[in-house]
Amino acid sequence: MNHNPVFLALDMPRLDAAEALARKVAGHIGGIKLGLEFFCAHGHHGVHELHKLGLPVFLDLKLHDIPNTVAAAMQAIHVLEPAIVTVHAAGGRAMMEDAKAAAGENTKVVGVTVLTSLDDDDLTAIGVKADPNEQALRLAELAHSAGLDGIVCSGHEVGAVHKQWKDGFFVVPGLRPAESGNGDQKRIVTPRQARDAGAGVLVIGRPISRAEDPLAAAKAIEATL
Ligand SMILES: O=C(O)c1cc(=O)[nH]c(=O)n1[C@@H]1O[C@H](COP(=O)(O)O)[C@@H](O)[C@H]1O
Repeated sequence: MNHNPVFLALDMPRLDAAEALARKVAGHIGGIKLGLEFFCAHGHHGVHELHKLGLPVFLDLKLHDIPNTVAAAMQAIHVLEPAIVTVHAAGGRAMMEDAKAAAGENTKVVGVTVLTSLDDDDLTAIGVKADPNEQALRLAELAHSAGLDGIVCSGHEVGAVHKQWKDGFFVVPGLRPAESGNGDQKRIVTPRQARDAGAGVLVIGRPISRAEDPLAAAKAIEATL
């Protein structure tokens, strides 16, 4: 994997726009992240097209279902050779074990712990008594014991998770350079703070994709790392 830890989230409906943006900033990112918005619109074809850029592809599908279904979905995306795929750690141990067993050997499978768009009140509302930090640590431990490569968490938790799982692979979204707005994110840090706390991959979308000058934004973020 390229040493630049930034994976650009291409959350946009148009394939040509996603491709043009990725091409523009390609020299200043380490990979691209294709998520639900992109995959639901463009499927395998879209992923094949963006593979042509030659950057590692992170397929963020956040799979969460019974073990058999998740394993079958993993097998179905095998052919796309993603560098990273997400599942929801809350899907449980058996689901994560089967997801990892079904993934290609060059694919890192990471478990999403607590979405960065959630805070204490949101967790209480869905019946989780732990705070985001406790819950992320619990799910990280479960993901580790299920044989996953790592987890997704916010920059607030990654330091503590890193202490408990030394060789884990940690993906951190919810990143905002100092001057950016939060949008729908609630647990945010700067890209530099996340990297210093142990993040291996920094997921960044709107601070680059919605910037007036995406290339300048990508370069400015790179310069802080
Ligand atoms: O798995 C993810 O990548 C993810 C997990 C999470 O907890 N929070 C989160 O924002 N993400 C993704 O990270 C990206 C963040 O985008 P921006 O907020 O525009 O930088 C989006 O593509 C989200 O789907």
